[in-house]
Amino acid sequence: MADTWFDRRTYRWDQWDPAALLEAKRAAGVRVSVVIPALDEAATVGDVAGRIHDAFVGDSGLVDELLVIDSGSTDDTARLAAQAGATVQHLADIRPDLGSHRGKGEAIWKAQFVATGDVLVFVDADLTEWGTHFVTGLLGPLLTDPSVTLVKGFYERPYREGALDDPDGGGRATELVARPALALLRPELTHVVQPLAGEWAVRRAALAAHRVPVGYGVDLAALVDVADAEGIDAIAQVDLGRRAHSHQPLRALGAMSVQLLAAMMSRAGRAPDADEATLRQFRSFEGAFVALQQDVDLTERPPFAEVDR
Ligand SMILES: O=c1ccn([C@@H]2O[C@H](COP(=O)(O)OP(=O)(O)O[C@H]3O[C@H](CO)[C@@H](O)[C@H](O)[C@H]3O)[C@@H](O)[C@H]2O)c(=O)[nH]1
Ligand SMILES: O=C(O)[C@H](O)COP(=O)(O)O
Repeated sequence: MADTWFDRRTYRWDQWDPAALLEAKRAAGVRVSVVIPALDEAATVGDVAGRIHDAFVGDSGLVDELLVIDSGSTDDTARLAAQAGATVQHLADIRPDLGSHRGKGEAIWKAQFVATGDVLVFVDADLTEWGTHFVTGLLGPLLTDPSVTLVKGFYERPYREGALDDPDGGGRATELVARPALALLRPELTHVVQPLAGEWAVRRAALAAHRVPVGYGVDLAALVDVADAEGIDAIAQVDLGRRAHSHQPLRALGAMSVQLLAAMMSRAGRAPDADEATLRQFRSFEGAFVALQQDVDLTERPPFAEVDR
């Protein structure tokens, strides 16, 4: 057996072709749902959903269900996703009796009420450089190895904004928050190449067993929770080549980082004292510094398996 987790559990997307995966999927008798959380992604959601639909839904049968969970977009996201062949679910319509939060994690938690797959594949809606091999790559280890529970994508991450084109400059929250937090709190997970990748796949039962932060902590939390519950060999990672996406401004990553740190703190036995934290950022305005203040939602939803349905 290979010595390190990295050697044992790191793959490349081209180790599986769709036909072989379809056979493995049939043999395993599982249903696959691709879930795309989307908030105001009209520029890209049609391409992401449409190409996945055309490649895998229908005759090929590798994907049984293509869902876009719309977090309340005010642009054309829902219409374009439906036009591309996805089933669109509006977050506000899913179990409204359970209340609602804003955030990507809320979309993933509530997706569990509507998705029918035994395996869920998450793909971000804001991708500008990617391929349908993301889906086959993420499914490869899950459909062919029953000991794998969660598969994380990784890739080169360029930073492309206007005239700026840094082939290796993407992933600012990854480099400044996620990796340092893992180094301090979960060193065994520092071999995960892209701990914040929005492209990952998981067995439904494993996701259902854990709490889900409603915001951007969701991806990191799932990684830590599965490693803690099942051991690190239940996690695999797959090289998907290159991925580019639309970048959030630096200050928006402040709120994301608060949520990432909160998810890590909770899993280190030091949960934040409240379900909200106040983030203050400062801007100079006409010679004086002005505080821009926002409350960041740190709520974690209970394990889906424990919720009345
Ligand atoms: O309330 C929300 C916020 C975001 N999204 C969608 O979630 C995905 C990722 O959100 P985005 O704002 O693009 O996040 P990034 O800046 O790309 O953040 C990266 O890092 C995050 C923290 O780990 C991960 O959740 C992301 O998937 C990962 O791409 C996109 O499809 C969004 O449209 C929602 O569905 N609802
Ligand atoms: O994953 C991350 O670190 C954040 O999404 C930020 O990514 P970016 O720096 O490529 O925008």
